[in-house]
Amino acid sequence: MKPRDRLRIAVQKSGRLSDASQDLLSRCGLRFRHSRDKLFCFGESLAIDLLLVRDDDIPGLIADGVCDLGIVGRNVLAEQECAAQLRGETPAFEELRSLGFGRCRLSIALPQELDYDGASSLDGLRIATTYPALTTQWLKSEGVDAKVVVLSGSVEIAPKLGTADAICDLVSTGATLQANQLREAIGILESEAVLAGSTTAPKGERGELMELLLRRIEGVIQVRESKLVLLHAPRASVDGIARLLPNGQRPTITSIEGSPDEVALQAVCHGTITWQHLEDMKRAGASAMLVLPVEKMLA
Ligand SMILES: Nc1ncnc2c1ncn2[C@@H]1O[C@H](COP(=O)(O)OP(=O)(O)OP(=O)(O)O)[C@@H](O)[C@H]1O
Ligand SMILES: O=P(O)(O)OC[C@H]1O[C@H](OP(=O)(O)OP(=O)(O)O)[C@H](O)[C@@H]1O
Ligand SMILES: [Mg+2]
Repeated sequence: MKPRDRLRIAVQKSGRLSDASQDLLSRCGLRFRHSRDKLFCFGESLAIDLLLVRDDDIPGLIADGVCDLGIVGRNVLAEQECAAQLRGETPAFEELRSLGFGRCRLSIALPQELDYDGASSLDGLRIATTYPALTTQWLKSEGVDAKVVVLSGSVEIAPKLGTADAICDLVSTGATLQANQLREAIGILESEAVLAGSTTAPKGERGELMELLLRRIEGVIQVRESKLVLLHAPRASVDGIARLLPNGQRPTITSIEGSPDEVALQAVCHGTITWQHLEDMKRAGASAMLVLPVEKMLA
């Protein structure tokens, strides 16, 4: 293969992860010229090009050196990693960091009329899945003797069709399981979109570009999870209220003109601030609470 000096990142062409993946790259300042076939997009703002592909192809493209990075569900990456291990091979790709979207889990589900009382309830059953390696590995780790039936899609219908007794598939809201009279028995993998890369990081110019992109992704995720909290509080309650802020920096306290016993508090917090947090702070004496999104951050 011809050596490249431009970095290449693969994302899902169309599907559940497409919009959020492209949105993340755009927040990192990446702009692409979309070609007519839209499978290869030339990077205009940096020497980073975009490949639009089926998500299942991403680990292989990284392993083959066709691209350097990819955004893919952990479920896909883990399945292909596990399949490689079952073949006695060492995968040439790895998860570099989680990205906080596309959250779901890989779970075993049973028809509602079947009882689940621990993994041994699955002994002797046929389990339909598009994740044969992860399912096989989990069954083995639990000492369960069940048959894995490999399907390419529409797994939830298999018990009704009589081709399997149970399934192992992705679950998010649980609506698909419910619509097919199935009940989630046990989760075997927590998943979300992840940034994947080669186990041998690129060197030289491409290596520098990769570090720059990783730094920007880090920044975008940090900002996305950060909120500026503003509130008023009696001077005596400040310590108690500050302790209720999730992962907050030390707050900035300023006095309020004409109210000697009250102060204004300002803090950047990382993580979700729920209504419960606000209600707890109100009980601790806070008032005039505001939670604002942060747009950019530089320490
Ligand atoms: N119900 C869900 N809720 C949240 N995330 C999900 C859900 N289902 C799947 N995902 C995540 O989104 C990824 C892509 O899902 P999608 O259904 O678009 O894949 P696909 O049909 O295999 O697409 P492709 O055509 O690219 O092969 C999954 O691998 C998983 O990580
Ligand atoms: O728990 P839920 O919120 O119902 O989500 C679970 C469903 O979502 C995914 O399918 P998707 O809708 O992406 O269709 P696909 O199987 O055709 O990719 C997954 O394969 C499940 O079928
Ligand atoms: Mg796919």
